[in-house]
Amino acid sequence: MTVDIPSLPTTFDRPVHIAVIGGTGLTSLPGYHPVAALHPTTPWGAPSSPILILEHAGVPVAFLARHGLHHQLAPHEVPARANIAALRAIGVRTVIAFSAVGSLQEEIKPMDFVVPDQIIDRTKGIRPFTFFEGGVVGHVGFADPFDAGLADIVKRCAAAMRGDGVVLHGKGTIVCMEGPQFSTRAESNMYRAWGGSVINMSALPEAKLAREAELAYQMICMATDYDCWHTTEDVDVAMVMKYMAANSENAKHLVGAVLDELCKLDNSDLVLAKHWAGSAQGAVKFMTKPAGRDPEAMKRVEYLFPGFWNE
Ligand SMILES: CSC[C@H]1O[C@H](OP(=O)(O)O)[C@H](O)[C@@H]1O
Ligand SMILES: Nc1ncnc2[nH]cnc12
Repeated sequence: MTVDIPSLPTTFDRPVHIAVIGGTGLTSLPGYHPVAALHPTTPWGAPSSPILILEHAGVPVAFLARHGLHHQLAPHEVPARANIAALRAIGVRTVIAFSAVGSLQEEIKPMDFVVPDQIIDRTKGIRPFTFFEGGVVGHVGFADPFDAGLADIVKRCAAAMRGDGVVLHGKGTIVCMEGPQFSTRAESNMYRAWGGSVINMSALPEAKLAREAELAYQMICMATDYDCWHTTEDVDVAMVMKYMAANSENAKHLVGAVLDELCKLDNSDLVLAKHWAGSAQGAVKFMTKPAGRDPEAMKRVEYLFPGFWNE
């Protein structure tokens, strides 16, 4: 079903706690009933795409297309701050992010899924990567970049789909490169030597910003190629799209199964990310003394955390 976005209401009056950020090859979630398409602006600009509100068993879920509705945004052009801030502003506290990745390990075969637990940052500092700057400083912890509680749910759902041919690797390290060009063979081999499991161009700064916004965030990766270290063909876009298309049913079913579980837990501490609440706000409050705070930067923090400066 194609969604006729212009015909949908542009407001939604209930908080939405759960969001999916769709990546390459996962630009919609068929089977869910769209009830609104929001077009928010944030202090960091507009998100990559309208935020589609889908309803599932009475529970609303937000869907955002990371590269835009027509995949017009390169990885370094994705407005990750606007995406994360806009999701938080509508009530989102749990984000499931999907990504097509290259495999850096023989045992992670094209079409296998990976629930990563670590990231190595190989972006080049050209992407805006923090909410806390320009007169407000905050340093959040990022030792474990993903959410273990969400990872457990993904793993349980994937285990139940083993009979449908879903293969899931329950941990792994993503190397997030700058792109948009793919890696050289020397780089690909170096990432393997570093212990990288998979490679993409999208995990950062998205995961860092989710942590700054106190969201529970977990990426689900699907391998589409062996990058260029393997004896098989070197990666190209056609290969990525071919494997995404070949396994898109499983990808959508896995995300759907995870959403089913999360919707059952919609008002739980896990989905409301109570375990992250206050973590970034504490980091900001301790750092910049009132005399050094910039009013515009303070307003931006207020957008993320309404009432922040009144407390
Ligand atoms: C089309 S290959 C490179 C492209 O695919 C991945 O996108 P996403 O993470 O949004 O699924 C990768 O990160 C690159 O952006
Ligand atoms: N080999 C690769 N490198 C970076 N991003 C990717 N996304 C899918 N395959 C990739």
